[in-house]
Amino acid sequence: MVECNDPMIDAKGLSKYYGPFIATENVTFSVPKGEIAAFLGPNGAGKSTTMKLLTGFLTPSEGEARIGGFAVAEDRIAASELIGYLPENGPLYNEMTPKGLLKYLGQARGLKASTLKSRMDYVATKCSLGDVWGKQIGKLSRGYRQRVGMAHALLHDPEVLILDEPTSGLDPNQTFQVRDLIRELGQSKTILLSTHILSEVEAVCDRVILINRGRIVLDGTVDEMKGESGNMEQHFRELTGGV
Ligand SMILES: Nc1ncnc2c1ncn2[C@@H]1O[C@H](COP(=O)(O)OP(=O)(O)OP(=O)(O)O)[C@@H](O)[C@H]1O
Repeated sequence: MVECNDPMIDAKGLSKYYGPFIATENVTFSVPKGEIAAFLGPNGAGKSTTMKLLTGFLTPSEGEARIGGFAVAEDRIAASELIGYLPENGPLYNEMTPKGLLKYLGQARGLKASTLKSRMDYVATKCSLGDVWGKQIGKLSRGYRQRVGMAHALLHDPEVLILDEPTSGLDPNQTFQVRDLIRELGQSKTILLSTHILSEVEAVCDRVILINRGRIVLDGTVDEMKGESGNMEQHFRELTGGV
């Protein structure tokens, strides 16, 4: 059960092994209520894996994920009610329309008809889905598919958002709108978002967690991520062996 001092997102020693391959090792961090944390790292560092471990889509080899005080492995349903998850690539149902998909997912979550209607109106507006509301998802551009994924993550008004590259594939106008939306949501929700766009971190996030080769190498403020040089890109390269 959630206690007021519990972090909303709590990764405790999360390791994931694929045979001898270490995807993540002893990943430990927590995000308190109301914070927007950036999750950074080079390709293959373990960001998506950690997010899947936090959301219960993968089972850890070692360690524990807790969301809002609920152990994801044991209280999967209670935890998933608190989580809105935007996975890296879907899953989206290609033959459905955004309207049909969101209605189906809202009903599957047991939302009341009136609540579902107002939440569908909200996400359609916030994710700018009006033009494609009745179009097949499989025929949408990558950016629009991304927005449908975001609408799905927000549909049940979850307290915790775990967003895997939320602005990937978006044009500059949409990127701006999604960042604005994340900032707005961050006033009441706890957010972990992965990104490769370092300027996004400064624009949106309170805090930075950096992972490299499956291990956390920095957990601190945006200024700490900039390092002594004051240059986030340079410090990122130094910490991840890309210098
Ligand atoms: N099912 C799997 N079997 C074996 N290795 C896997 C599996 N899934 C992921 N990996 C490996 O685990 C490592 C971490 O992958 P992950 O997708 O978490 O990285 P990432 O930080 O999200 O990368 P990117 O920025 O490219 O999206 C990678 O080397 C990946 O190839």
